[in-house]
Amino acid sequence: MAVSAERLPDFLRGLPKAELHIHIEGSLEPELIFAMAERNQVALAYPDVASLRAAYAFSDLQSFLDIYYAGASVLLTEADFFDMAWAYFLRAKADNILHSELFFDPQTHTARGVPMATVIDGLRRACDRAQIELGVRAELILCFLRHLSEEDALATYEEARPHRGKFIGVGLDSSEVGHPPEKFARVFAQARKDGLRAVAHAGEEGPPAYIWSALDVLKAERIDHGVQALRDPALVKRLAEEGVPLTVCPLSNIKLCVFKTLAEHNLRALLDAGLIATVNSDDPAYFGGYLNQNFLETFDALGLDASHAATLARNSFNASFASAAQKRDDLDRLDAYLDQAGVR
Ligand SMILES: Nc1ncnc2[nH]cnc12
Ligand SMILES: [Zn+2]
Repeated sequence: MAVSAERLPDFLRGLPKAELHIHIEGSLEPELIFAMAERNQVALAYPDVASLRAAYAFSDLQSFLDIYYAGASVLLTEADFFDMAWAYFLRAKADNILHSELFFDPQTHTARGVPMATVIDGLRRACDRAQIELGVRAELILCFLRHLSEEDALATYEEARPHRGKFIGVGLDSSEVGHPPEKFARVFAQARKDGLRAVAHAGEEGPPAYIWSALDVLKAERIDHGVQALRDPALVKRLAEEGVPLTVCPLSNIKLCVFKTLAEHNLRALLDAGLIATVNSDDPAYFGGYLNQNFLETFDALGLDASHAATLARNSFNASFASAAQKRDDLDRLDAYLDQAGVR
């Protein structure tokens, strides 16, 4: 291996990569929350940035979601959605992300009276500008909130449908346990019929059975998180045989107490089991770091090396919804980087 332990952090920082699991509302930094609250005259439950940040101590997924939805309440105008996404793209560029697929939660906003067009157009404008000005390719994936009803999801999808040229797929997020994927069978079937791609959060806190139904009922092409899969050998066999990618989020899993420490995280075990794992940031403003921070801390804690990094980066491009030509470009850039570092 041509990359020494001392050089590994710089190698990871410069590695070309894709990010496939980032909730754009989870990139809203406390400073931006306060700036938007002031310009939109929205009252916050915390007096200042420091006290808000101090509240970011979570015991599980739900304890995070409560504060995350409160933070999103400052988003009202198209400019707010643009500014939020643009701030993320500047970070993405700094982390050498070539391709990014952003989750967004329209129901969090339309329930407060924000028009669907405001949400989607603000985000899409930032995606288009990121491509032109930063060279970061970006796509949107509309997520349904699984703690709400399927009727609500169906109505949301109907509202978003006229905009469907502006997003490439649908996903499923929010409170997992008690809200299995099959609850959303009809809305996913409709979206797939319309030519949209399908992904779903499954096996973050919830059981392997939710991963099975995300695949069988929703026809999810990637599983978001999926770290509970290792509890079910038959599921691991299927994921490996079918090459279903998992978008793993190590720092998120620690902050939400899925694993006690990063040293106990199962990323290495997922790779060793032959699964197509990728590394992602999930909600970086809340979980202590953007994509490179996830790579750096996880590699350090698990003793991973440059060959693991090459695999994870390659997985991220192969698992993306980029076109075949775009994937070839991305993989060529990765290969050039690896050649230069003497890793191939
Ligand atoms: N980690 C996560 N799991 C489920 N829903 C989410 N929404 C934002 N982050 C999430
Ligand atoms: Zn997520």
